[in-house]
Amino acid sequence: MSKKVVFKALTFGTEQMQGIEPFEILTTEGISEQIGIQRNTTSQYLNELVKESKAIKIKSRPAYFFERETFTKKFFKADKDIYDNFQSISDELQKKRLEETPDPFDSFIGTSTSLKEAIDQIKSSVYYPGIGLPFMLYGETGVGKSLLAKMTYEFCQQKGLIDEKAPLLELNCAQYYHNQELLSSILFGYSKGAFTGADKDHVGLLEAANGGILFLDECHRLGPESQEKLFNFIDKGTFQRIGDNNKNRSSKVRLIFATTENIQENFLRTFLRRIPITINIPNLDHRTKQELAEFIYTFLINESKKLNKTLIVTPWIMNRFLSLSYQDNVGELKNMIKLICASGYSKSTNKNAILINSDTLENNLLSKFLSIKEIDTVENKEITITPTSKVSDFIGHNSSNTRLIRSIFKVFIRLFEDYENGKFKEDFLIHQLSREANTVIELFVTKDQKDQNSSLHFLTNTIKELVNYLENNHFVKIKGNSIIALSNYIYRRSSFSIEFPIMDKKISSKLYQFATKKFLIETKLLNALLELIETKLDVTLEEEEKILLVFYLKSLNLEMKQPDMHGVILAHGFSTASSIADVVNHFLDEHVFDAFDMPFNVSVDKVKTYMEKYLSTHDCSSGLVVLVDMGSLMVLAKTLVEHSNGPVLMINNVTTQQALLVGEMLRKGSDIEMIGEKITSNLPMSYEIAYPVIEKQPMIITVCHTGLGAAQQLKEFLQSSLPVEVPFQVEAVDFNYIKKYGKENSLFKQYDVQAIIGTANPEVEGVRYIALEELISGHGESQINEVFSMIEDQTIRKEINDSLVRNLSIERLVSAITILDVKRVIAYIDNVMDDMERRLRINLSNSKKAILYVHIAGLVERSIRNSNFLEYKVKQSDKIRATNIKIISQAIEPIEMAYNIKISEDELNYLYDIIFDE
Ligand SMILES: Nc1ncnc2c1ncn2[C@@H]1O[C@H](COP(=O)(O)OP(=O)(O)OP(=O)(O)O)[C@@H](O)[C@H]1O
Repeated sequence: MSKKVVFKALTFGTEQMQGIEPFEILTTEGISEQIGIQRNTTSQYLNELVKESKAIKIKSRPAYFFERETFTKKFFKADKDIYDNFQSISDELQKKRLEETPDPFDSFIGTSTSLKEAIDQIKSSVYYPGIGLPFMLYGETGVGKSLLAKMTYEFCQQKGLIDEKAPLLELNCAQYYHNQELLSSILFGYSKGAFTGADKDHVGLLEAANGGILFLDECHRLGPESQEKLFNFIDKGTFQRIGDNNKNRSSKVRLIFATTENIQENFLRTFLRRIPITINIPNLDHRTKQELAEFIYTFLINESKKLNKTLIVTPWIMNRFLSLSYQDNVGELKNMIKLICASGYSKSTNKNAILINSDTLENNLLSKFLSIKEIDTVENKEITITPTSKVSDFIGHNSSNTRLIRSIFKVFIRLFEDYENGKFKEDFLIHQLSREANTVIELFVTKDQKDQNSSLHFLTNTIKELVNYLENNHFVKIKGNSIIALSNYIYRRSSFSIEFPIMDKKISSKLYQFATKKFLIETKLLNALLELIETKLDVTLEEEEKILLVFYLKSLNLEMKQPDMHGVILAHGFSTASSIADVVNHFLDEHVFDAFDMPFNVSVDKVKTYMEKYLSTHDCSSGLVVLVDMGSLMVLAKTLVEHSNGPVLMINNVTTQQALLVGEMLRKGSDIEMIGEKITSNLPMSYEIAYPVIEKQPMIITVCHTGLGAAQQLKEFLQSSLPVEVPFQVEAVDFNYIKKYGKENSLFKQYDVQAIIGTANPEVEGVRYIALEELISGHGESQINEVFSMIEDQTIRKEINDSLVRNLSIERLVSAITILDVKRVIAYIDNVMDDMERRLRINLSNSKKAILYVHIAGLVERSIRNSNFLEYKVKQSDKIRATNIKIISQAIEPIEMAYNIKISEDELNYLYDIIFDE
């Protein structure tokens, strides 16, 4: 009874609370006094209520108690029953509020679909320590660049990255294009008397936006001088007003740039280098129909709200909205809807509703609507939009799957056609298509996640099993989420009310060929998966869907392992082949051999068909070894290799002993040519080896006298230094092996080996050897030019050379530098060297660059630690030396600023001697 009284008093007290703060009547003392029950008993009941989760306790002195339900209604749902103090419960409230506050980007259409990557890039830029990284938004007019800048500002405010009251200033550089001086003075400010009419000091936008964000729209209109001033500002954080060159001013402003023009062609290289992130915003035609519909409904609902009227939109209009091509993108669509609604409003006779039909359109719009060639009939009923409507009321999820899938193919066609017409490069096409495919396939999961019924469950499990099997055969790893996405797609595809083909057959087969040629692994994987799905689940996919799925697999950036060589045993008889394979696999404790048991009367053609099927679903690019029981099957080597992109070795007279030896060699990763050679030298059998006739790709072999592990590291290092477009393969080979067998190694048969790079020379006749250290020494550049002579573009060869030197220096620095972030300091040194090369009019050799990386990084670290200052006296000084030292000192200034250090005269002299010593 008394406990109930305590509870009542607690409830009453909690109702009176004004905020989450100490409130005397909610202490044991306070309650005990109110209800006239002893303090001890009150305390016991209160603590019991806490244990039953009916009350919350703050363990301060005195302790405070709140009745949970009332507290939840008034404030929030607390996670715990007991808190150490008021601060900790307030912190929890704060955290929850923040979690509940919608992300400003949520209202930006496309945030979770076509612009997901863009928004992620923006978020990581603004979180970069200090004032974030400046970024460039690139996209056609009306795609949403200004809106994104505004949302970035709101996001920064919400996350506390800038102050609530921080400014957001915008400058459209195009407005002042013809008057660069004026543009510069608006940006940087000017001092009194700087030019005629400058009658007082004027603060520029850079200064005025201090603590906030400055958005420079159409920034390709910034002249070279302003670009130079801006990049100096980005480097140093300081600038000068016009007419006031003596005073450095600083401003902590975050910069966002936007342009509609080709980035590479319209900016100084040095300027671009300061803007590390470029974010591409696709135009409306390259987004999905789903997104277009979202825009249309959002804008219609907005107009309905503004006019406070219901809108009735006829299907004739809606289908045309969905089929129009919008040159000025989202901006054009938004304005068009605004205009149509305004016109409907003025023509409307109905008090409450506005009819939007063909009569609503003004002449110019009507003729535009009438001239649309291809109309997507998506809607067939009138659509009623009220001020309280939500987009989700219209973009229903069931039929939306159909729309979604239809629209994705249209985007695919459009992008592919644009690519074929030379509007952009292959990389861009692949990037966009994989991103679209990823978004669409993954949407099948996020939607309707609740209706996880048993057949979907079964399908997911089956696909998981299939993928497991494939992972082992294809040496890739597919993440669980992606398996769920694939299962959802295959499960839901039956509900599409789509008549395939959607694409023009010519385009779809072109695109299919493009995809299968580009993504060998993904295609093989998909084919294998589909074959298993077809037999197990009786589902057959259309060619267009295969395109979608190949791009989806591409978007997963599958982790590839170099496939091992495959082994197959082919033997006549009920179980001859499988028994041998079982024994060997069991003995080696690994699945090394697949087996085909063949009837005695099987024809060679039939065996050929079996094996071709095997090759189409297994990645045999590293090689296939087939052990057969009859010499007559040896002819197959030549025909099978036509279906393989790796060599095929056939050995006859299969026995268990022979299979065991081959199995061991396969497991060790021996060379295919050596397997044939070794096995036939000891046992009475012969072999046949065939290599695929493909254009031999150039290759570099890496070796290290310390072993294969180090050669592998060197391989990875070289690979990371080669630009993606360079078609060179790199392969690590055991030093002793290559020394012994030289050109016998099968790599020489499959590839055009251009050089061996390593730490010791294996002396392979006729193949160039380059010592690793030589690469960065005096002759490095000419060596690189020779090895990569087949690459005509001199700039690519220079790029390879630079990144090799750079990466080698990073490797060395990693162990030498202890307190600096190596990549960051290297980036600074890159800029310094660039600057010095430009201003001193010199070309630094590889060895000089390597020394400078190491020396400057060490110098920075020493200066930060305040240790080991260099004492260096110059033998003689002259005017030229003094001028050059000044340039070096200016070039290195950004590093001084970044690390807050001062580089001494002695150090500068030392640098000078490194640079200019012969
Ligand atoms: N993803 C989006 N979600 C909602 N509204 C959008 C979106 N993208 C653009 N808009 C709207 O479309 C209109 C045009 O966008 P915005 O002005 O940001 O484009 P822009 O790329 O800056 O164009 P310009 O290069 O011409 O300055 C604006 O009214 C904006 O609110």
